[in-house]
Amino acid sequence: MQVKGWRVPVVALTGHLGAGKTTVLNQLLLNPGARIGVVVNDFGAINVDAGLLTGQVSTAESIAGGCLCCLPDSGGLDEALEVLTRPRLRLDAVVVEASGVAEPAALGRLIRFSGAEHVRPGGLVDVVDADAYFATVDTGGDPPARFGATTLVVINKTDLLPADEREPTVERIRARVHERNPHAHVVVTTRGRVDPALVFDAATDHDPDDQLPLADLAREHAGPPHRHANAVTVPATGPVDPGALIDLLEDPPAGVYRLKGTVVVDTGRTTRAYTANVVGRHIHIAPHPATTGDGLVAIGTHLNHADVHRRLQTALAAPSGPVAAQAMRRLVRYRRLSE
Ligand SMILES: Nc1nc2c(ncn2[C@@H]2O[C@H](COP(=O)(O)OP(=O)(O)OP(=O)(O)O)[C@@H](O)[C@H]2O)c(=O)[nH]1
Repeated sequence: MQVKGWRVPVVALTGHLGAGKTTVLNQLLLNPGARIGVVVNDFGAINVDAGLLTGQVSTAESIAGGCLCCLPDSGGLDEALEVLTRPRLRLDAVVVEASGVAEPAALGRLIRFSGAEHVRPGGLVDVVDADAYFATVDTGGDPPARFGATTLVVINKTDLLPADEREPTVERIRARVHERNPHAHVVVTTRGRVDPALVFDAATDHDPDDQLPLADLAREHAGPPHRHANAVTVPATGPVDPGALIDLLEDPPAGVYRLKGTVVVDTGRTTRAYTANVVGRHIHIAPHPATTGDGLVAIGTHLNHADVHRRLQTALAAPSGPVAAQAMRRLVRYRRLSE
């Protein structure tokens, strides 16, 4: 396994008291085969619904499927992330569920500047209660500051709104989110049913053989999975222009929440492979040992397939002439910021 450069996306899950954070977390954990680490509330107190927690970190190596819960005896988030992102655990993602009072931006900073070597920011998911929204987090004036840093807003509990008020209320909330942050991705749910594929890479469509049966039982209880994310994939054909690649990463097509891939870049002097990961507006670029690139995958909701495909193809096209030094500097800047 490639350990150097190994990074695990760490997703922050925030929301006002009772908005549905734990409900969203449990939905994300239902994904078959995905190996998810969880850090709960204030990094010590335990309040995740008990049914899905399959083991402590000390026994994690013997658990090959399902989710793991980090229960640190002492210390804070850094220590928990250090443990959960160890390459030998091979986790697909870590979700940090914050207490109801946590500010998304503050938690995002803790993750982004975590001392843990293998962490990559995986997005800030903020859950809002559609029914209580205008009485709690947004009582007028400027739109809530919390959305400034949020990459994905989950408008939850829409079932509690009277049928004739549902759509207008959701649209008013959406408008307030975008007033603060036009780039925030918004999904509308009941019972926290966010498609896990939107948030992290879903490992498989079925449980591995050694999966503990808990997730399977929980899925039966929860009903069929909710699928609203879609993806567009374009394979690489050869070295690409770093400028064209960064143009795409800085301004992804409408509806794209995540972008990822391995590409070989024409640096102007040689060729070099990189992995690129974009969540919301956060760009992460790291060197990769491959000599050929896989291409790019865009994941989002309501994607215009043809449009997204065209944009990915443009980014993956062979350079039309000599690569400008400035183009490579743009890429190197993001690579440095990602270290
Ligand atoms: N009607 C309805 N109830 C929901 C929905 N989502 C969650 N709930 C319920 O709302 C309550 C609070 O949900 P939680 O997931 O515990 O919310 P939380 O944000 O984790 O709560 P705290 O950790 O206390 O801040 C629970 O009783 C859930 O079952 C929904 O979409 N509709």
